[in-house]
Amino acid sequence: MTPESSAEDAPRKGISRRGLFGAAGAAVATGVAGYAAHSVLSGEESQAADTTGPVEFHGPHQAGIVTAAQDRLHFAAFDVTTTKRDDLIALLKEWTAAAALLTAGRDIGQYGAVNGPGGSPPEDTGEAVGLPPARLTLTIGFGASLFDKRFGLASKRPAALVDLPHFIGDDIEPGRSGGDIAVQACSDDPQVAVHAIRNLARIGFGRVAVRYSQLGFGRTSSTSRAQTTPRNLFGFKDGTNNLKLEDAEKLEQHLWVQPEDGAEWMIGGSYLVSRRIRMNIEIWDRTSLGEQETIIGRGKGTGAPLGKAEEFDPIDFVAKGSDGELKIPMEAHVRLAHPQFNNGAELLRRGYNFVDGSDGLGRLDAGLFFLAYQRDPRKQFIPIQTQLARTDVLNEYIHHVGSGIFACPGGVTPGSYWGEKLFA
Ligand SMILES: C=CC1=C(C)c2cc3[nH]c(cc4nc(cc5[nH]c(cc1n2)c(C)c5CCC(=O)O)C(CCC(=O)O)=C4C)c(C)c3C=C
Ligand SMILES: [Fe+2]
Repeated sequence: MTPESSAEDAPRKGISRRGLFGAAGAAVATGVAGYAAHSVLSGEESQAADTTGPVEFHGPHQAGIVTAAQDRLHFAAFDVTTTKRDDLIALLKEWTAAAALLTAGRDIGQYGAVNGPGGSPPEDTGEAVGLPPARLTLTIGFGASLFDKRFGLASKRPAALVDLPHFIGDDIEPGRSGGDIAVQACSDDPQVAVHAIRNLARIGFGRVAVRYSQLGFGRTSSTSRAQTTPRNLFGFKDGTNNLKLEDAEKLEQHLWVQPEDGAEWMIGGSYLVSRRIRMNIEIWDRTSLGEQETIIGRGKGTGAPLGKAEEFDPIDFVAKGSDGELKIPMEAHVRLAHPQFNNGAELLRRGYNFVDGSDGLGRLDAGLFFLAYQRDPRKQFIPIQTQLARTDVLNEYIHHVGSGIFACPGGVTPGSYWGEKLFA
């Protein structure tokens, strides 16, 4: 039975994600050769609501970095199981084609979720049928381990893609750390993000295996001035003093890899540091409001720096109260993390809250899946975290249990694939 005749004969239980396209019609409508587009949003629909529309996949930088942070995350780190370079390249090409469709809100494959032959597993797993693109972004990064002997990439390893050192207090679990390749899926709909990772993992069967993955919710950073600042699980506004997409000059300085940085294939890209940070919620919840604010260095309600009234007021690190004490103590988190005390270093933070049930001792397995993009981790994350690990009072309430560092190349242009310049 040909796929076409089967598709005709098979009972049509489902429909496309939003548009009622048949396989042939959709392929023509989108011009994506070899792929069914079962879920094309009309221009009107895609612009209807900020949280439902698509985010452009192609561009000079990968989407999902300065893109206004979506509400949900599914992050996956993969081990490459094939030893063949050509297999890996073929996978990256397939992933790129699938990512372009997924982020456009379309089913993957020629026949998608419900229009294929009844006797074969569907090409698309189907749980996103009926759902809009929901601002899905898929961002790829290559881990240091990919640059070993297997794929002939050792000479392409960027100097900035260092192995992260052990920081004081680290309790890093290998099974939640590292990975040859990471894919960050962000969306305003959790099912859309999960669907994307699931389908990429499925395409990769026999070539990659998921090493670990992390779901996240309630973005803990804003990456645009148009967004309100969300709250982390300690109840504080998080992301106030973050790099924002509107800061064009600062992004060149602190975020995007520049031609003079070496590793030509990384120009326009950025380095991602991921840290799974467990937060001791139960202990925090027994800490007084005043103590919580002193630890962070900001007011819990307003998010304003201590001694100031408004969230975006500049921080005064020398101001003292009537008791003669610094309003922002020497060990407060925002002091130790601020560029003024880190040689000017800044990060684009893009983390998410997580609650992965309880730990068997009655404590929530909860925290912050910290994600930070930067131009050079040797000058940014590593010195900042070294200082935080030594003296931040917040350390009494948190510990880092997972860690990763990934080189995320520049954006994909139509016709190219994720990592093309790396393999050139
Ligand atoms: C190494 C970098 C950082 C880690 C790890 C980190 C963990 C962490 N942070 C919070 C809560 C807040 N952080 C805030 C500000 C802030 N944090 C970092 C860096 C790390 N945080 C920076 C660079 C900044 C900005 C400092 C500044 O320039 O003022 C804030 C205040 C609001 C804000 O500006 O975002 C909060 C709250 C937690 C709970 C946490 C680990 C679980
Ligand atoms: Fe922080």
